[in-house]
Amino acid sequence: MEVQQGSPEMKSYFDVLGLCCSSEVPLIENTLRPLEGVHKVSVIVPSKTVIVVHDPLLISQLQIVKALNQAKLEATVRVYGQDKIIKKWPSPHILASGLLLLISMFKHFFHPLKWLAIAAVAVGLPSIALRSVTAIQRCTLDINILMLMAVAGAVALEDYSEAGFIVFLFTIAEWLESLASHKASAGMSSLMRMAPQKAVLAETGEVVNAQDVKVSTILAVKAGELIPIDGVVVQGRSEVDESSLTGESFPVSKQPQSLVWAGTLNIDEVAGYISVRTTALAEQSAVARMVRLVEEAQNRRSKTQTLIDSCAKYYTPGIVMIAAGFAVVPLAIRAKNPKKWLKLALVLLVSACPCALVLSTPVATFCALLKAARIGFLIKGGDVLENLAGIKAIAFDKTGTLTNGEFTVMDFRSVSSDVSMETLLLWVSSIESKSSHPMASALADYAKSNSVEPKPETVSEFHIYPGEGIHGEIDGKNIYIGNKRIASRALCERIPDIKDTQGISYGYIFLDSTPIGIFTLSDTCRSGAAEALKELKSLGIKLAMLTGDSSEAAMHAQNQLGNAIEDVHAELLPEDKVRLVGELKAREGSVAMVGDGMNDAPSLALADVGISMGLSGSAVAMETSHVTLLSIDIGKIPKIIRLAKKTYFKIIQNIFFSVVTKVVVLAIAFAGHPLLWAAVLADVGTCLLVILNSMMLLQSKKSKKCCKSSHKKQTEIPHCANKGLAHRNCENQGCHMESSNESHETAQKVSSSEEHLVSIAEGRKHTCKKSQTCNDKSMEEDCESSKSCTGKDEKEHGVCCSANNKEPCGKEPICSSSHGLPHTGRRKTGACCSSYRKRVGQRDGCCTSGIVQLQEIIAE
Ligand SMILES: Nc1ncnc2c1ncn2[C@@H]1O[C@H](COP(=O)(O)OP(=O)(O)OP(=O)(O)O)[C@@H](O)[C@H]1O
Ligand SMILES: [Zn+2]
Repeated sequence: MEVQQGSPEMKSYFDVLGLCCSSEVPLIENTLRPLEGVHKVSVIVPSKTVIVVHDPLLISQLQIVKALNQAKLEATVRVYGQDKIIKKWPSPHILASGLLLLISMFKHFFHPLKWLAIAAVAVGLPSIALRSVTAIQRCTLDINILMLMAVAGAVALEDYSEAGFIVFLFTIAEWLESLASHKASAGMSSLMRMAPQKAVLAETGEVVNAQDVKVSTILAVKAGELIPIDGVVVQGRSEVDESSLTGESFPVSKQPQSLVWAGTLNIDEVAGYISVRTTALAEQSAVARMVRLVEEAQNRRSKTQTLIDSCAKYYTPGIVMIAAGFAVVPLAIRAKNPKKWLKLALVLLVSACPCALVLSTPVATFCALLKAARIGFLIKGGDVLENLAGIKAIAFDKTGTLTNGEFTVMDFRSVSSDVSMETLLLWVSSIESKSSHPMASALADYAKSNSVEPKPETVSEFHIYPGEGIHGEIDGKNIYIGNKRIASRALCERIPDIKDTQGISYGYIFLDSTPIGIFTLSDTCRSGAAEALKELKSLGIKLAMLTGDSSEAAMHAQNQLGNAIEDVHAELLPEDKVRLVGELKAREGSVAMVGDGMNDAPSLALADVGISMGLSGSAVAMETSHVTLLSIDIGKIPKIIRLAKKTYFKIIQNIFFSVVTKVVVLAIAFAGHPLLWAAVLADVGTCLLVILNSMMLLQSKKSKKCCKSSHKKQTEIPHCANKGLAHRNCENQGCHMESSNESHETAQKVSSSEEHLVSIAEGRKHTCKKSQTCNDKSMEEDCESSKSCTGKDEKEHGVCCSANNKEPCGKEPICSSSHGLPHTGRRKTGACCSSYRKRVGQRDGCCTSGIVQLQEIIAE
C-alpha cells in the first residue's frame, strides 16, 4: 500500500510467511538493503510483516517480493486495507507427510511400513532444505539448517520415524505460528484501515485521493462518513464518534472551530453535514502517526529484549560447538555406544535454536502496544512499556489533567476608577485571545458574554511568562495579566486584595505598574479522576500534584479528589516541576508524570514515563512525552499501568517457558534418554506457546463468554430496560473497549449509514459504569423492579437501580415503545435504545436519532 502517491517514496507492506524468528531479520535486511531504490527496511517479527520504504521508479513491489522469495521467505504484497491471506489449511505437503508418518506407525504389524516414514521425510523436507540452502548462501546458521542436520542425523542413525517426526512437527508448527501471528497483524491492519483513502472536496464535490489533499483544503464530510484528514470544522454542527482514536465511545459534539481527526466517524444523521479545513497532510494525521508509532515502537528495544538478543548471539554457536564436541570426541576416543552420543549431539543441535526465547519479548510487546492503541494510548516503544510496569510514583499536573481545564469566570472587577469595565474587558479579552492557556478562553468568552468583542489584532508585543501570565501592548499601553508573580513583571509592589470571592484561581490585571483589575476563576475535576487516583493508590503507587496554579486552587482540587494525593505542590514554575520530578525520582524510584500543557513539557521529558493528555493538548507536550493518552479520560491511566504490568508478567512467563522446556529436554537427554522428537517439540512448541500466550494480551478476559451470551439474550427478550442492563453489565466485565473498535471495523466494511449507526451504537455501549457490582441475574431482577425507581428505591436497590434510573430508559422504563421522549428531540443517552435498535435493525420512536449528548453524559 502506498502512503504517498506521486512522490518518489513509497511504503509497501509485505507478508512474509517464512519469517519465523528474529534470527531471520538479518537475512531479510541483507537481502533488501543492497537493492537500489530501497531506503528503509523494518521487520515486524510478531506479525510476519516487512515494511519497505522504496522508490517505486527504481524498484517495484514485485521486484521486492521476488528478492524475498529468492531467499525462500514466502513473501506476498499486502494490499492496503486487506488482511493478509491466511493459510486456513496446512499445505498438502504437510498433510501428506503427516499421513505417511501415521501409517508408518503400524510398522509393528507390517514391517515394510517403516519405509513410509522415509517417504514422510521426503515429502515434507524440500521447503526446509531450500531455506537452509539460502541461509548457507548468506552464511547464517538458522533454524532450518539445525532441523536439516537433525533430520540427516536421525536418518543416519536409521531412526526413520524420528526423522519423520521432526519434519512433520516443524512444518506443522510453522503453519500454526503463521495462523497465530495473523491475528496480531490483523489488529495492525485495522489500525491502518482507519482513515479512508478518499476525500470529497467541499466546493466541487469531486472525490480525490486523501493523499493528494493539501493543507487548508476544505473537505465535505457527510453524516455516516469517516473524516479523511485531521482538520478544523468550518461549517456545520455534528457529533463525531472518536472511539477509533480514543477508545472513548461517547460521541463528541463538533461545531465551527472544533478539531476533528482522521479516522473518526461523523455520526449525526440529523444535521450531520460538516465541512472541514484540513490542518495536516493525510500522512501526518493523528491516525497515520499512530500506525507509524506502533511500527517504530518495534525498533525500540526494551532492556530485557536487548539482553536476550545479546545472549542469543552467543547461545546458538556455543551449543552447536558443544554438540559437535559430543559427536566427534566419543568417536575419536572410541567410546562405547557412539550412536547414543551422536543422538545426544543431535538433541543439543535442535535445542540450539533460541527462537522462543528471542520471540518472548517482542511478541508480547507488540500485542501490548496494539492493545494500548485500542484503548486509546500511543506508546512510543517497548522500553516505555517496561518502564511503565515499574512505576512507583506518579506526578499529576492539575489544570487540564486532573481538572477539565474549562474555567468559569466567577468574578471580574475593575479596581481602578480610570479604567471602565468595558475597556478592561476589551483589553483582557483581546490579549487573552492570543493565549492558549485554559484560562484565556474563559476570559475571552466572559467578555463576549458581556457584549465585548475581543480585538486581538490591536495587540502587539504579546509575550508569555510561563507559570506567571501574559503581557500585551494595546495603543502603547503595557498590560499584564496573570497571577501574583506577574506583579513583579509589571514592576508593581502592591497586589490588590481579593476577598469574599467564590472562585479559587486568582488573577490580576496591571496597566504598567498600576493594578487595574482582578478576576477569579473556578474549574472542576474530571469525572473519574477521583476513582482513577484511588485505583492507582491500590496499585501501591505514590501520588503527587504539581501545579502552576494557586495553593487554594490546588487544595480545592485535592478536596474534590477525596484527598487522595500525598504530595501537593502549587504555584510552581516549569523549572520547579522539573526539580520536583527529579526529587520524586530520587526518593521513590521510577516516576511517571502526567501533564497537558507547554509548562509540563520539560518535566514530561525528565520523568521515566511522560504521559501527555489528549490529542488536543499542547503539541510540545505530546512530542516530549513517551505516552499520549488520546482521550481525556484519566481513568485509563490505571488501565495502562495494569496492561504494562501484565505484559511484563507475560514476558517473564515466556522466558520461563522457553528456558525451562529446553533445560528439561537437555536434562533428560543427559540422563540417558536423548529424545529428538521431544527436542523439536520443545523448540517449535514453545515458539507457538509464546505467541499464543502473548496474544492473550489482546483479549479482554471475560469478553467472549459474557458478551456472546448477552448478545443472544438481546435478540431473545424484546424488552429493553433489563436487557440493556444485562448487556451493560457484561461491558463492565471488560468487553466494551474491544467492541468499540471491532464495531468500527464493521463500520468500515459496510457502506450504508444506517449500518454505521448501528455499529456505533454498539460501540457506545459502555454508558453505565456504575453497575459494576451487579451480576447478570440479580441485576435483571433488580432492574425489573426499578422501573418505578424513586429516590428512595435507589438506595435500596443500590448501584444497579440507580444506574438504571440514570438511563433515559430508566426514566422511561419501557423504552421499546415510542412513549415519553419527544420524537424529534435528541435522546439524552443512547445506550438503551441503541441496543434496542441494533436488535430490530431500525429506529424506534423513542430514540429518534439515537444520538447521545455528550454534556449530559458528563453530567451523569
Ligand atoms: N493566559 C493567562 N491568563 C491569565 N493567567 C495566566 C495565563 N497564563 C498563566 N496564567 C497564570 O499563571 C498560572 C500558572 O500557569 P501554568 O500554565 O504554569 O499552570 P496552570 O496551567 O495554571 O496549572 P497546571 O500547572 O496545573 O497546569 C496560572 O494559574 C495563572 O494564574
Ligand atoms: Zn496543565
